Amino acid sequence: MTPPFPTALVVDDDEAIRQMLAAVLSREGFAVTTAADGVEAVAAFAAQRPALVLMDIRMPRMTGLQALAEMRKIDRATAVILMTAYAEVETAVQAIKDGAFDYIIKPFDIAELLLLVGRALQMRSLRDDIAVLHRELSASYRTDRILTASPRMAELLQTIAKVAKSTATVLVTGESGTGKELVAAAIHYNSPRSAGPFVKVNCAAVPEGLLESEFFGHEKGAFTGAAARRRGRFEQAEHGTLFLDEIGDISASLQVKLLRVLQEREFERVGGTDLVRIDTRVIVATNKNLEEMVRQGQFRQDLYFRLNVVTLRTVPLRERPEDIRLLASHFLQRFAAENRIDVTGFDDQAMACLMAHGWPGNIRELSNAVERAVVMSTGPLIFCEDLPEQLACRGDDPAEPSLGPSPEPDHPPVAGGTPLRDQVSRFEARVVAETLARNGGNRMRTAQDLGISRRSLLYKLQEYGIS
Ligand SMILES: Nc1ncnc2c1ncn2[C@@H]1O[C@H](COP(=O)(O)OP(=O)(O)OP(=O)(O)O)[C@@H](O)[C@H]1O
Repeated sequence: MTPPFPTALVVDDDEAIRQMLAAVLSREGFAVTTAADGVEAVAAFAAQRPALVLMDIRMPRMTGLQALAEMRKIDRATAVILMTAYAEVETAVQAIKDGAFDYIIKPFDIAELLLLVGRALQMRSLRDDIAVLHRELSASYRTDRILTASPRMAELLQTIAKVAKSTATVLVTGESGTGKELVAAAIHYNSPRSAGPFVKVNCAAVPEGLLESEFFGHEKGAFTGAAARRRGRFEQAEHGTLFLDEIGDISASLQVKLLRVLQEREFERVGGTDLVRIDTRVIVATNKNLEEMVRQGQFRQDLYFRLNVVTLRTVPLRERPEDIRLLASHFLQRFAAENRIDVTGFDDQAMACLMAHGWPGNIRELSNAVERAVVMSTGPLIFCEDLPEQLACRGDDPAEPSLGPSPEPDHPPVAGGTPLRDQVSRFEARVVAETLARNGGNRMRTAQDLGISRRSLLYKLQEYGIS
């Protein structure tokens, strides 16, 4: 944030100009320091870290351009305005490319200078805000923010930490709402690129005809409506990470172009011939079975191999029942605080309902269900009737809860491609949770009903996170 008395450094070898500019900026509320050449300027800059530098280009010992380069090594956030004679405009333009905020041609009028100074400080303040937001965002994507009690997800977190250090392309697969974007962001924010941008494109949300320009940008006049050159997402993610969600939805021709960028790290903007080189890490995600798509000829095999360097699989919520309780409690606290509603927990029957549901929409569905329940609740506990209708127990006789949204109430839906062990665990968690709820939380009676020892029941309750 800009301090109340911003500091400015005025650099010019002409003493009269130095004094005049110092007087003008002091009147505007700046604390001003002056320097007579580039060497003095860099020393003053390092000592004071001013918010603004106003600097002549042509000076003895060290030019304004050389001083600018040194200053950028110390602090890139400072707004530097260069002053130049008309003949040096080309040099000034180069200076902007090298990181100066703008230039002003001598002789200039004070009102014009102050306008530029105002804009420069505004830009600096925006940059500060962005830096704060970026820090907050990276904190929220640390791997320890991916809440889980599941051993399979814990393994995934360990892999994220390893993969983050490399620059390898990563393919994240998993059902919708299982946290693929969270995984991609965690890789970025734990990687050496974390200070760079994390840019996301949902390939299924952009009309097919526009996706190429979205990826690679376009030159002015490339197509009707292309009024100016536009940088694409690959360029925007320079020195950072580009996350391409729903990669299974891109056309055959874009698959070829993507393969080329991944291999050669260069491309042309739409309608252009200049080669653009990039240093961007790519993470892609899909909820489709790419291997199957390759077999069916819908996805290029060479691209699949290129993307499949490291594959991370997120686990559906129904295969990690221990996470249902953990995440439900987390969302409850979050939404209660956000909505300032005094809700503290779930009634046992409501929790049994949550445990028994199949969660086809995974964590997103759970988060929505809990948000709704928090808003609907009337007391400190959430009851079945606060939960969305598709959760089986809602409106049912509490003595006879149904077994979920399956059309055949005696069986949980059978998930294709899911290991038998996981399906059996899921069904077991459901049976245990519902029997416990039916017995009003009495463990002895629940154990008797289930025909197992109390000790086995306790073990299972712990295993599945049922209280
Ligand atoms: N382990 C977790 N801990 C906390 N929140 C989570 C967790 N996993 C997912 N979420 C939250 O669930 C929601 C869905 O996650 P996300 O968008 O990453 O899923 P996705 O797999 O990318 O979904 P889609 O395929 O539909 O894009 C987000 O709000 C995310 O913050």
